[in-house]
Amino acid sequence: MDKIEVVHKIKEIGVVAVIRGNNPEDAVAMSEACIKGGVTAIELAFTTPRAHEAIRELANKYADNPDVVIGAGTVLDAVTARIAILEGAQFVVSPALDVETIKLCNRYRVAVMPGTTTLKDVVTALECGADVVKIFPGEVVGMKAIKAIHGPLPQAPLMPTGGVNVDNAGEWIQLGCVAVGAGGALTGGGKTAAEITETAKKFIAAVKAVRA
Ligand SMILES: O=C(O)C(=O)C[C@H](O)[C@H](O)COP(=O)(O)O
Repeated sequence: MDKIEVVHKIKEIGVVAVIRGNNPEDAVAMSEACIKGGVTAIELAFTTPRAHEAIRELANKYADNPDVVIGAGTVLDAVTARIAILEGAQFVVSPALDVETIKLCNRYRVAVMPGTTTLKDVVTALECGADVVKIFPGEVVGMKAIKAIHGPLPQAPLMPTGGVNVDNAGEWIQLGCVAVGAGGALTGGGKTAAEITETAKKFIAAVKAVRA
């Protein structure tokens, strides 16, 4: 899938699941539970030991499914981005802005979503060719900042991550964010697979409700 379609799909879904597992098997199981609930944009964080194995498994499994996009998260440097891309990651997300990571992703035409906290970082991310600009930590930067950033930069496709939950996901979207990233609220707290699926459905419903 070309990266234009990947970015389009992420925006259409509106919620990116940040998956942190104790091992690849755990990460795959959480991802499958999210996909079952409709959150079909999956960001496998590199904090998971052998995260690349989970990326490989899911990227292979869903290679022919245009509704599912598999990406990598917590990508701190270009080396990690390259590993993720070789395993089949269709998008790369970073918690902080790293220009070399953005360059590498653009070299291989893979969607890249660097994390930013300041307006200056948002501008740098756009100038370097970010496809979506992650706002991290969303709960610290805050909703007021989204409006403020969109004043001078209405073209910035923003995706807050960190502290996003079912209750506030719709508000972020209403503020003009193209998508939200959700970790703990979606998969944390020792949820069973069934509970993750139910939560994923609620996230999707929250986003749909404000877009309708
Ligand atoms: O790993 C990265 O690249 C991140 O920066 C993602 C953060 O871990 C998420 O923001 C999770 O946050 P919660 O949804 O509050 O759990």
